[in-house]
Amino acid sequence: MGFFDRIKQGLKKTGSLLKTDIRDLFKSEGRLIDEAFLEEIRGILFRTDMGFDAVDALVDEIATKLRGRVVELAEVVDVLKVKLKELMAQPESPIDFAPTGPTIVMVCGVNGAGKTTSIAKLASQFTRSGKRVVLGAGDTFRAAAVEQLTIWADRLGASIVKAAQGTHPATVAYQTVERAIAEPFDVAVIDTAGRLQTQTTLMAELTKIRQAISKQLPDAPHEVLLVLDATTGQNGVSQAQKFADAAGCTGIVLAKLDGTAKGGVVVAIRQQLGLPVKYVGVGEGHEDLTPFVPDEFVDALFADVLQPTKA
Ligand SMILES: Nc1nc2c(ncn2[C@@H]2O[C@H](COP(=O)(O)OP(=O)(O)OP(=O)(O)O)[C@@H](O)[C@H]2O)c(=O)[nH]1
Repeated sequence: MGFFDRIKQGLKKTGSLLKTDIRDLFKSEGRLIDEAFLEEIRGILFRTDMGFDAVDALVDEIATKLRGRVVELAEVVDVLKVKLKELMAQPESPIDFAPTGPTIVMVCGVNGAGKTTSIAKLASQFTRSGKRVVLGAGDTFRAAAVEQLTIWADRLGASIVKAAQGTHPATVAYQTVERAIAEPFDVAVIDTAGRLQTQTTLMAELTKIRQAISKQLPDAPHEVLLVLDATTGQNGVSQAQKFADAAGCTGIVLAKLDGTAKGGVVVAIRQQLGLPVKYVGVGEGHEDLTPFVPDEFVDALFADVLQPTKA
């Protein structure tokens, strides 16, 4: 399955909500775009978890382009798609690789978001593209996380740097970068323990891990990826804000998109935080990670709206 089909599958519930509700606004051939219409479409868009800012921008665009006219469904969908693509625009390459030397990727997120699985998936992508990868088992809090990462490293042919339980995670990060430079490796992906955005001390620890990495390599980390669980919807936005402040996140890996109807949260994150969604997780296997392509996401979101429901 390509990105479009995977994302369409992942957005099945969100897409079907849009389809049913937007089609309901067009019972007859055309519809006058008046205040009542704008309020109705606002409500529908809002239910997809896109957030206020994106919904406002979309409704304003419909008002500017179509207010006072009688239009068909396809015209409204076109305006929505063009504006949404504009709101979601982001650089094409998901990872900002270092021009020389190893690229250091730090990964953070709340407990159970899908960090370890996402690291395995990233390592799998990197090794498949011929890169030499070292993993940093920086979750020194949970022994099982180190074991899980070791199994993945063995399976994927990546190396791993680990330390005794309780070692400061900044030490592991420092040693991983040291090893990446010495060998040399092309990419180092450094895990961190799960933490809640409200745990101030643990959030400050992320800053220390970052500093330990920069001490070895001043330009690093090149990427700080926040893994968000897509099923948490709008809660992800406030999480992302706190992690972005503490760890200087450069992008999002949205895990578990295959299991939710809250796919609109991707829009809210982009719109409210300016952070690009770099990858989406669409399953539990190590190949179930795909770079995020905003235009295809938007096309997939509205793919079924113009298709009449089969009797
Ligand atoms: N369906 C689906 N499941 C996923 C995806 N990503 C992760 N999971 C599952 O989510 C669960 C938690 O994933 P982990 O990778 O262990 O999460 P974590 O963030 O490392 O957890 P902690 O180390 O406890 O903080 C596991 O059962 C994964 O298989 C995904 O994209 N889709």
